[in-house]
Amino acid sequence: MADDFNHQLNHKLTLRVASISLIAILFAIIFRPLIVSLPSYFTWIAILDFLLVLSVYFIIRSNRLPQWEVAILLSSGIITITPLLLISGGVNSQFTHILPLYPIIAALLGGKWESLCVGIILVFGIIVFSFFGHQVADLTGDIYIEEKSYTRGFWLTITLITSTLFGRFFLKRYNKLTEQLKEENIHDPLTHLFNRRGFNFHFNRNLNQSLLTNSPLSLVLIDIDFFKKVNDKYGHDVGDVCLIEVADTLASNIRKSDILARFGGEEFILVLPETKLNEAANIAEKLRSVIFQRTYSDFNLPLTITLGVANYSEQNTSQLKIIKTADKALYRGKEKGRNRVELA
Ligand SMILES: Nc1nc2c(ncn2[C@@H]2O[C@H](COP(=O)(O)OP(=O)(O)OP(=O)(O)O)[C@@H](O)[C@H]2O)c(=O)[nH]1
Repeated sequence: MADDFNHQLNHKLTLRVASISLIAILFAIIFRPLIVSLPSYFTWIAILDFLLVLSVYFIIRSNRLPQWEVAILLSSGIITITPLLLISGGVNSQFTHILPLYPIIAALLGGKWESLCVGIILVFGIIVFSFFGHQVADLTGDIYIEEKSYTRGFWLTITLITSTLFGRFFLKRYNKLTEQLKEENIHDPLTHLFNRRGFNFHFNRNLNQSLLTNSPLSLVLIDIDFFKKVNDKYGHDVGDVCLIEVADTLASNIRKSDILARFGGEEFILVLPETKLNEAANIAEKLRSVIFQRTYSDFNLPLTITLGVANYSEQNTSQLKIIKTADKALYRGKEKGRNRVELA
């Protein structure tokens, strides 16, 4: 899930940066003549740059080269800026102001290695340009003295190194934040079990695996009995503590490969991969028993659960069907007096 999510996010970001670059170049082509008068070949270079970024945009949009799209975008960024620097004073050019953004964008879209590569390429370019800066006229026709080009080159190098380091720092924070958001997105804040979203993803993945390998898979729906009475008598906060303790008890009595989630208010759902219906019934019975054997919250409240068990079979091949079958079994369990396991 994380990989898929990361790819989607990166793809969207890369496409966004490509489209922003396109708009920026288009603006430069249209409005630049109104602001400054430059040689006509500047427009031709800008048009070529626009066509290059346009093709990069469509390559990224097609999603045909997912592993290469960041590298393609970053290379096109360097390729588009180089002729502009060459005709506008090299290291003394106004365009050098954009350069410190490159390692940060590279860190955001790619990662620390991409940022480092871009940083090294740019620093190398700046060193080379520094030696020629005084020989090239800038956009206003100024020729720079050697010393000024070296000073500019020196400070640009420092800025680029700083922005590369900043990119790495920024990336760490960004990764931490996205990781946190992803975790929050798929977990229930009260019990810290998977929420429905997290459950759906993992259930689907396990179900597909079972369909492919024809291996067994069972599902248990778990509902706390008469939970409303706990809330009504002791308050919602005590109810919350009970929910947390029930969740912890369930979680500590299952295998690592099993998927336990909070399905709704006082309802939990458990997926048991590689488990036949009769084995799932035994596990459900064990869970019923451990929940029954202890007490909950500071009030030492006794709680029981009712469990409905179903499995993946020829009739039950979809996620929805298996859950519905388990739900019917659970309902039967409630009707028969609760604190019991019912099989589909
Ligand atoms: N404290 C607390 N209570 C919750 C939460 N989510 C749902 N509930 C409560 O769970 C109770 C569920 O009540 P019912 O659906 O009537 O079920 P029950 O009382 O457990 O009865 P049976 O399921 O028929 O045995 C309601 O009182 C809800 O308010 C929660 O996050 N915290």
